[in-house]
Amino acid sequence: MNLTVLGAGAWGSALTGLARFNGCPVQAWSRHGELTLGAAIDRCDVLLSAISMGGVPETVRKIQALGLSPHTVIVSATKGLDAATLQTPSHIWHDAFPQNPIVVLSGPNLAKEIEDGLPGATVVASVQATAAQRVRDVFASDRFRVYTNADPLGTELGGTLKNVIAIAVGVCDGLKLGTNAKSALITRALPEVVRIGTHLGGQRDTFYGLSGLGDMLATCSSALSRNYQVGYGLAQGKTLHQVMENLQGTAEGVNTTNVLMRLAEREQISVPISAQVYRLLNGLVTPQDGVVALMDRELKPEWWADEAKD
Ligand SMILES: NC(=O)C1=CN([C@@H]2O[C@H](COP(=O)(O)OP(=O)(O)OC[C@H]3O[C@@H](n4cnc5c(N)ncnc54)[C@H](O)[C@@H]3O)[C@@H](O)[C@H]2O)C=CC1
Ligand SMILES: O=C(CO)COP(=O)(O)O
Repeated sequence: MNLTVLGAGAWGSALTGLARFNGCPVQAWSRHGELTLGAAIDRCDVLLSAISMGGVPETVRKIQALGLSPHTVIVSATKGLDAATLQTPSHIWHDAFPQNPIVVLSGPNLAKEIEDGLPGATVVASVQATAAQRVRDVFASDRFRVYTNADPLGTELGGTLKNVIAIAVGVCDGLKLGTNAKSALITRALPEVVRIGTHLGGQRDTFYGLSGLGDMLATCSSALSRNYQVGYGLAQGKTLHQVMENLQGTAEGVNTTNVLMRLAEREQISVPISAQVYRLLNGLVTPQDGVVALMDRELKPEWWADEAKD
């Protein structure tokens, strides 16, 4: 099985390493490399995109112009939302290549730990079970456990939405608010993610699995997370510009928060934690005042019978 990986950043490189560890022939394409996109996608059985969200629409358009075999399985490993269409990356791939099987790969996968050979697990999700199984077999090894799942949208949204929460948790730690506050924040963020994710079409159970809660725990508890680092830096009084300038790689949560707020307004979904992250990123609130705004919210039961309520 020939694999092509698009994007040679942290995640593309880690996934390339996992496939090579299994003896899978891999071509790695980067916009800065010598391999042309045409040569990279020629005769590949599996095409995996680990390009950051901002580059996905452009790369999809280029591949459309070049032409892709309808038998190629497309794997989207990007965690983001498109600012122009508000769509997920796998949706963009599917719109452009409706004949091709689409698989989402997402889970608690800090690239650095995978590069270091530490054990981990992920999810490959597709409405076509055989496509998910083929992708599973490319990456699964005794150091990387790969689970299949039939809910690509829920899998993708879990990995995308937790980046917003990781910014909030970075703020919490940067302000040294303690373990109680951090636990409360992550726990209350979960129903928020479930509310958004199920409204947009993901299945509830998926958000409690590896690609939802699992990824939220990984990203919210590690200083390796770029999104966590964004929140942490803002809490230390840095501007967003200063934080982004010093960041190694992409923090998708910044763009995702802005897109999410447009989606939440359009769909009338209540997103109190994400709304404070949005206000912070856009200079409308200080980190301290964002905390006060969340703590001062109206008191309520922990669970409503109607999950759409916050
Ligand atoms: N780093 C990690 O631990 C993980 C990252 N991800 C996700 O994978 C995606 C990529 O993340 P990283 O590799 O960490 O980011 P990165 O910043 O290290 O690499 C991004 C890659 O996208 C490419 N790219 C950006 N714009 C492009 C364009 N217009 N055309 C072609 N290529 C373009 C860059 O050249 C680079 O190869 C993100 O959506 C991220 O959320 C998912 C799981 C783990
Ligand atoms: O998605 C990730 C871990 O699963 C990586 O998180 P960051 O993009 O915040 O580094």
